[in-house]
Formats: sequence, C-alpha cells, structure tokens
Amino acid sequence: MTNQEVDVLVVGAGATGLSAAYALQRAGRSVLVLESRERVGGRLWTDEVDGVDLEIGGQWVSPDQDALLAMLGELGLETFERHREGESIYVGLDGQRRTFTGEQLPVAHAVEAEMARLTALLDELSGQMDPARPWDMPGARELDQVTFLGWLEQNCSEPEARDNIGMFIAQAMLTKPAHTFSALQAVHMAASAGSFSNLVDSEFILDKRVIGGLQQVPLRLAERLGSAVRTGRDVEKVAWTDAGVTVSSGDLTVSARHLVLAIPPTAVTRVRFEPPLPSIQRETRQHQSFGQVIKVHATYESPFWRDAGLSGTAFSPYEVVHEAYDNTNHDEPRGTLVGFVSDLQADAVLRLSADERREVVLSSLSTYFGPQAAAPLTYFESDWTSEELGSGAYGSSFDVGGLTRFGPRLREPVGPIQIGSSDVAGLGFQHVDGALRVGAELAEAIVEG
Ligand SMILES: Cc1cc2nc3c(=O)[nH]c(=O)nc-3n(C[C@H](O)[C@H](O)[C@H](O)COP(=O)(O)OP(=O)(O)OC[C@H]3O[C@@H](n4cnc5c(N)ncnc54)[C@H](O)[C@@H]3O)c2cc1C
Repeated sequence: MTNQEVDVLVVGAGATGLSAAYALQRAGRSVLVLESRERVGGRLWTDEVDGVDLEIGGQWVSPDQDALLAMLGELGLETFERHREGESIYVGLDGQRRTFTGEQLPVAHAVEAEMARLTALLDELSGQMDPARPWDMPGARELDQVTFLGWLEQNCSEPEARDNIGMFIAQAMLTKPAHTFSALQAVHMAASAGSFSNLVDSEFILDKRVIGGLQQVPLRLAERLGSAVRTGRDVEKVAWTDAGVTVSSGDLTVSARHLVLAIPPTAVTRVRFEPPLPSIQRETRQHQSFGQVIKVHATYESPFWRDAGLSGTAFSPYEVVHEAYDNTNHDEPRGTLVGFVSDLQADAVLRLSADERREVVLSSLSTYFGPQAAAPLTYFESDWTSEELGSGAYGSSFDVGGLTRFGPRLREPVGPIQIGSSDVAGLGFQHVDGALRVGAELAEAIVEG
C-alpha cells in the first residue's frame, strides 16, 4: 500500500482534468491525476490503425474556440486547414444526389426559404441565451418542455426543411433523435457555438485540425505534469468530509484537501461516494446521457474525389452516413474520408454484423462519392458507444425538461468535490474548447475558494 497526500486530486486525464491540474500546479498547488485508462486524453485519441494515423475521437478546431486556440499556442501545436475546395454533395428527400458550392443546400425554393426562416428563428433564440445559464433565458421552461422535433413541427410545415435543420443538431451534434431532447437543449447547442448559423456552417465549425492530432493537447499537458499523472488507476470509491477526500485505487491511497472529478456525468454515476452524494446531485447526472454515433474512417490510395472536382463534404438526413468530409492527413498522399452514422441509424447498423455494417456504410459513401468509395485500403469504425468507462460520443445532454430542472445544480460543488467535463460547459459545450474552459473554472474555484 502506498499513501500519498496532495492539495488537489484530479480524477480523469481528459482535456478537462489535465488543464485543471496544469493550472493548479502553476498556481503552486500539489496535484495528482488518476486516470482509469492506460492512456491520457479520454475522448481525444489519435492512433495508428492499419498503418494510417486516425483521429478516433475529437479532431476539429473552429475560430471561435478561444480557449482551445490559446492552449494550442501555449503547447506549440500547429494546425492545418480541412480540404474544402470543390463541390459538396447533398442527397434530398427525393433520393436525388445533387452537387453544390457554399453553405446553401440544393433544395427546392420553398424548402430553402423555410430553412432560412428556421435558421433566423434559432439564431434569434440562441442570441437571447447565455450558454452558461440556458435556464435563465426568456421562455426557457416552455422550450424545455417541448421536444426539438415537436418544436420543428410547430414552426414549419416543410418536411425537408425540418429534416435538415433537425439533422444539424440531432444527428450531427447531440447524436440523439430530435424527439428525445428539448428545443431548449437544441438552442443551447447553438448558443454554445455562438449561433445556430455557426453550427451549420461546416466551413466555420470544422475549420482546422492539429498536425499530429488533437490528442497532442492532453499528451503535452501530461508531459508537463510529469509524474503527477498516473494512468491505469480507476477510481471506484471516494470517501469525503468537508475537510477533504480519501480515494483508493489499487495499492494507492490518496488524501487530498480538494477533489476535481473531471469525468463525464455517466462516469460519475459509476463511483461510490461515502457518504453518498446529495440525491439531487446523483439525479442530475442520471438525467444526462450520451447519444449514439459511429465515426467511420475509409482510407484510399489517393483522395480520388478531388479529381472529380469534389470537396469530400456530403450531407443527407436520409442517408446512413448523414455527413462526410475529406479527412486526409497533413502531407499525406493517401486520401481519407470520414463519415458519421448517428442516432437511429447507428442503432440500426449496430445490430448488423461487422461485415454487413461495413457494406452498408461503404454503400452510403458510394452514393455520395461513386463506386470507388466502396473499396478503401483500410476501414475503421470508432465506436464509443461500446466504451465501458461511462464514456461515449460526442458528449452527454439532458432528456426533455432536464436542463431547467437540473441544469442550475450542475456546477454546485459538494463539500471538497468539484465536478465537471465538457458536458457541463456553456461556451464550447461538448467540445474540447468547453473542456478547457471548465478545467480552468474548476481550478479557479479551488484557488480562489
Ligand atoms: C468521436 C468523437 C468526435 C469528436 N469530435 C470533436 C471535434 O471534432 N471537436 C471537438 O472540439 N470535440 C469533439 N469531440 C468531443 C471532445 O472530444 C470532448 O468534448 C472532450 O475531449 C471531453 O474532454 P473531457 O476531459 O471533458 O472528458 P473525457 O475526454 O471523457 O475525459 C474524462 C477522463 O476520465 C476518465 N475516467 C472516467 N471515469 C474515471 C474514474 N472513475 N477513474 C479514473 N478515470 C476516470 C476517462 O477514462 C477519461 O480519460 C468528439 C468526441 C468524440 C468521442
């Protein structure tokens, strides 16, 4: 048995935990980070699969993400632009494949007008919301009691406009069907990115990638923290009083004045607390859940779609792969397409065998990019839905009514325990930017408190 005493114990070596630990160490506190996996990074994971470097978890950086951009600068990391020259592809309600340039999907005039109206409405609503306090916006209660699908149906009679606007938040962001979360949660997703227009603008939201992969952020932070980071240390039990915590993991027992639980809400419910967390705190976490998404990577000898004048960007709420992008690595001759299979489509393909799933996914990519897409050199699915450690993709969100009912309690400390992850962020919600903001806030609460 080894006993260790520190000022602050951080559980979770994702972007939130490591950025909190780094800030605390710089503020002169002694810290220790315990991470259950054998690697740091959590939902950030860059790895070589069949000879190709893949971003298995998060990867994109957008220009509004100040916290992430500042951290990239501090860690000396460089970015490169996503390839986007050429025409994009859309498959509409009529099943037709159409190409287009710019952000406006090639839909009928009536659908286009309705999409513009819904976009303006969502921009107006997100403009009224402080993403750190979504429950305070005018009409929050009413918006939290109606599903996003219900709200779309109340506000628009054009199915294809509803399906597209729904896709940008449901399949593409929360990875849940639009009938399972509230209109307020949808507005919050938009407000956390600055506006709904930002969120649907793939030029903006999927602007850049990090050379060497976004996992470089946690890897470099861990490097700076040195022996203060221990991997392969699952924390199952926390004993606490107002004076501090005692945590055991394997042969290690740590006593600390403060605990930062930098883990997703679903992982908080795996931990046993003695005494138990106040019931409202437990319930708050039980009402947050991950959606369902599979990130598919297909690598080819070359980015063949570019020769056909295509950007590699494709969308359709009616396809198994609802969005796809050119994900070719920096300075790499081979071309990679990344596609996403989300919510109900993910439920359906996860019931298939691995071979059947691959066929269905590649057939969807072929609908967009032609028969060449069906024969990649390598094919890999990032399936976070099978993670046992309370993780998932991309982030967790509340069920209908949960944001106003439980949201205000989310950031309340419990005695010496601070809890947070990108899942409780205001700006940058569900993104690395939000994780870094929450990490800084948790550290500040301890230093100032
Ligand atoms: C497929 C995918 C694509 C994404 N795309 C993007 C993107 O393009 N851009 C973007 O900004 N964001 C993206 N995200 C989201 C982003 O990766 C996350 O929001 C962010 O990394 C979360 O960081 P975190 O530290 O808050 O949580 P996590 O990364 O989940 O870290 C929590 C850590 O805690 C550990 N842990 C949990 N329980 C315990 C325990 N009991 N004891 C010890 N350790 C524990 C976990 O193993 C994990 O390492 C994506 C995520 C996924 C999965």
